[in-house]
Amino acid sequence: MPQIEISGVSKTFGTGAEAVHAFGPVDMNIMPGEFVSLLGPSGCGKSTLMLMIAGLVDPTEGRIALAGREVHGPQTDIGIMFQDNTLVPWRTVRGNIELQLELRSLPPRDFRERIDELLTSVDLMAFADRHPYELSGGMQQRAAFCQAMVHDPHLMLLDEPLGKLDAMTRERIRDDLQALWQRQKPTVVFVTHSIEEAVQLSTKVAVVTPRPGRIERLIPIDLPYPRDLSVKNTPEFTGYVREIQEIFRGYGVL
Ligand SMILES: Nc1ncnc2c1ncn2[C@@H]1O[C@H](COP(=O)(O)OP(=O)(O)OP(=O)(O)O)[C@@H](O)[C@H]1O
Repeated sequence: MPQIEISGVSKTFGTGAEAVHAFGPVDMNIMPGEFVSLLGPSGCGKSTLMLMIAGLVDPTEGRIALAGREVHGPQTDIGIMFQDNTLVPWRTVRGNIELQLELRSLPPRDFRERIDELLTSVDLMAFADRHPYELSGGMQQRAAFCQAMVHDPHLMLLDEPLGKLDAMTRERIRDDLQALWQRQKPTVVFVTHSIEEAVQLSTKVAVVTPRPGRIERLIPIDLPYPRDLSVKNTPEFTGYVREIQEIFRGYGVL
């Protein structure tokens, strides 16, 4: 059974002369354990689709189902990470991660080991008791990453989580993300503007057209994991990147 079923989904904001047809119609199924990137020009409706999957925005038409259950209202059992992190300033890193458990009525004491393991995996163990203002932007995003993962979600929605980071930190967190995904195999939907990033991480790349976004191509990326520098330097990798660049050139956005 697909983890995510998107059937005839479209979204229009507003009505009458003010109406903005933001997205769709789109049909797409995502199977458990897949890592699907949404790659498309600014304003094509990628974030809108993420919000609809999370149950935070209703589709105007069509339906979305998660593991066979139709989405009505906010989904609490998924992991979400957006460009702006969700750390609250008055709690420590550990406290922020625990907050995600408290919000889901899960007892933090049962998750001590899990939190330590996550903090270690992103190299933040030494900062567990620091507050967000004591961390760099990249460290804050790494902490936000632990927040999204702590309740071991089967589904993760990552909307440009690396967007604001410098190139080196971005590379580093990309590797962390890939390693965590390989270890635990959650289903991931990942929004990015970077073609290389999409090809490096994804089992499939969904190429979204300019607004109203439609998924015109779903490109399976048949490269071995882990996709480190040695894979990125292969002609197969650059072949995928070039193929996707050509599609965007066709849209007139590259
Ligand atoms: N709440 C809203 N009310 C009205 N229009 C909206 C709303 N949210 C999004 N839109 C419009 O829908 C379109 C798609 O927006 P969305 O944020 O989903 O695009 P995106 O692909 O994520 O863009 P970007 O890559 O720039 O983040 C845009 O034209 C935007 O102005």
